Amino acid sequence: MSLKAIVTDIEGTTSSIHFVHQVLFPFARAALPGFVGQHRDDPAVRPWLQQVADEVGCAIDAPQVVETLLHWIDIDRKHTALKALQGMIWESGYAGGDFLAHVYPDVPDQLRAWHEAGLRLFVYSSGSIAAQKLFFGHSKAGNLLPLFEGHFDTTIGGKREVESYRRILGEIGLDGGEVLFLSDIVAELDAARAAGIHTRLLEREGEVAERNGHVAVPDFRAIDLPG
Ligand SMILES: CSCCC(=O)C(=O)COP(=O)(O)O
Ligand SMILES: [Mg+2]
Repeated sequence: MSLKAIVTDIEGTTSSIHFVHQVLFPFARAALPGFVGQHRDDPAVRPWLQQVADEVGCAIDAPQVVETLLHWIDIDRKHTALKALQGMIWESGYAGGDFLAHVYPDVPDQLRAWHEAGLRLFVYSSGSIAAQKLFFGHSKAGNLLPLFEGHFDTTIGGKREVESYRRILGEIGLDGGEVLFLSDIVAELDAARAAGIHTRLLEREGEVAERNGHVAVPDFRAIDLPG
């Protein structure tokens, strides 16, 4: 079965963990209380706040909602509601020129090469689809968004759950053997492999302790595509 598509993670794969944790997360943390106060009744925002309030067991305008979201940022909880709100907050950061998204130097050219070779490219990240589009639309290497055919986030399921990858295969209409998934997290690669998808482990910051049989590469240039 020949390879038809590549699905890539963002943090730790196309882009540095440092940028996400030291630039994006602090920006969202600082802006979140004001954003919630200003947009609580916005129809795009309210359902996410309600989801947090329901999970905490408090009223939507209780201080625990903001406190919980700030705590989730601090512990890097990949909660769909937090990720949706972060994406909305980052929009003003990109628009205001506060930052550009980091991509490793090997990424733009390799994505272009795969795209030109006819491979279909997708993103699967815990960051919301809106946040992914902002990210690749405002990268340090320019607008990389046109290279991607589609995006998946945790609304399709968690990245460590095999069912999420089966759903992605269903959405893009391919068999696992026709798809390659790239990530820096072994548990995500395990789930993709269980769905029959090829995997490559990105070791951007040095070797991981246990590769669990996944082929490891230091960057995108070193990826030898499966037949
Ligand atoms: C594109 S949004 C910024 C990244 C982010 O919020 C995140 O949680 C990254 O998770 P990933 O699944 O890409 O490791
Ligand atoms: Mg990652």
